[in-house]
Amino acid sequence: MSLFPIFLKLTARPCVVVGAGLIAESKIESLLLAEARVTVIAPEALPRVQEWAEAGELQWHRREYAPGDLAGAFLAVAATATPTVNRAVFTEANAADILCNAVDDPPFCDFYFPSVVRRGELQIAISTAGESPALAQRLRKEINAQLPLDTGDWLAELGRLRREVTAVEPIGEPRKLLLHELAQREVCGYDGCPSRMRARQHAQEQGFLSAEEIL
Ligand SMILES: C[C@@]1(CC(=O)O)C2=NC(=C\c3[nH]c(c(CCC(=O)O)c3CC(=O)O)Cc3[nH]c(c(CC(=O)O)c3CCC(=O)O)/C=C3\N/C(=C\2)[C@@H](CCC(=O)O)[C@]3(C)CC(=O)O)/[C@H]1CCC(=O)O
Ligand SMILES: NC(=O)c1ccc[n+]([C@@H]2O[C@H](COP(=O)([O-])OP(=O)(O)OC[C@H]3O[C@@H](n4cnc5c(N)ncnc54)[C@H](O)[C@@H]3O)[C@@H](O)[C@H]2O)c1
Repeated sequence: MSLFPIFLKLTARPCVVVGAGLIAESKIESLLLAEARVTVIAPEALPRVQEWAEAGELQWHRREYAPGDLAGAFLAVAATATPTVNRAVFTEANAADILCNAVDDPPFCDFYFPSVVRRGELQIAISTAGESPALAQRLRKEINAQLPLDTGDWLAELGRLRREVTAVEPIGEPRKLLLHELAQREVCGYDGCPSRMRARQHAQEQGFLSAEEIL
């Protein structure tokens, strides 16, 4: 199987999660992190899911799933402990062209959840296409142990610097070289690094930065 790897924008997209146990909770959390508009359908919900509902971060319908619940959804997750219910959710989704994941039930998944390492805007997603979720988890832990905790902060700074450079530097080989240089943390992890200074100097000459901003 050849899966298509993408990072999906879910902001404000209606997403339905059926079930509100431990497995559903982790899916709900990742959907909320992506700013999706989440609706949960389940007779019982774990405390965190109830708290999200009380805080207005999602809508919880306290009842069992019924056909038609996916109307208008962009994506659905079926995470009850009953395969027949999860498969019914998938069947409804499939008929309506709604992307669906029935947890731990590969034939009833349009997409799989990856194992993810996060540092701010940096995300490393690992998939084994279901060959070994345990391996995906182990690789996540290995990468997580190697990646500095402040990588997200550094990336945010790098992004700001890149926008400064791309605003003033025309597209071309020198700009590409400079951006690659900036992306090396060992070279540019500190404020006085030569390529950073050069980028800022150049930006100032173009009138993009004032002298105070350079300091
Ligand atoms: C990555 C992760 C994300 C997440 O779920 O959030 C994820 N499973 C995780 C953990 C995990 N899952 C299982 C174990 C026990 C060890 C083992 O079986 O290996 C462990 C490890 C543990 O818990 O220790 C059991 C399991 N999982 C699936 C089956 C069914 C089957 O294989 O047929 C069975 C057997 C059930 C049974 O025995 O009946 C199927 C799927 N699980 C997937 C994702 C999708 C493929 C991902 C991929 O391979 O790329 C896929 C296809 C569908 C889906 O998206 O659900 C998360 C790691 C999070 C992290 O920690 O980073
Ligand atoms: N918990 C784990 O560690 C674990 C690990 C791997 C796989 N799984 C699998 O993941 C699935 C979910 O596990 P869990 O631990 O989150 O289950 P759970 O029993 O804790 O939660 C099930 C949830 O589904 C809801 N539900 C039950 N029937 C429903 C219906 N008809 N309509 C809507 N909601 C309904 C319940 O109210 C509850 O919120 C199961 O298939 C389980 O085998 C669980």
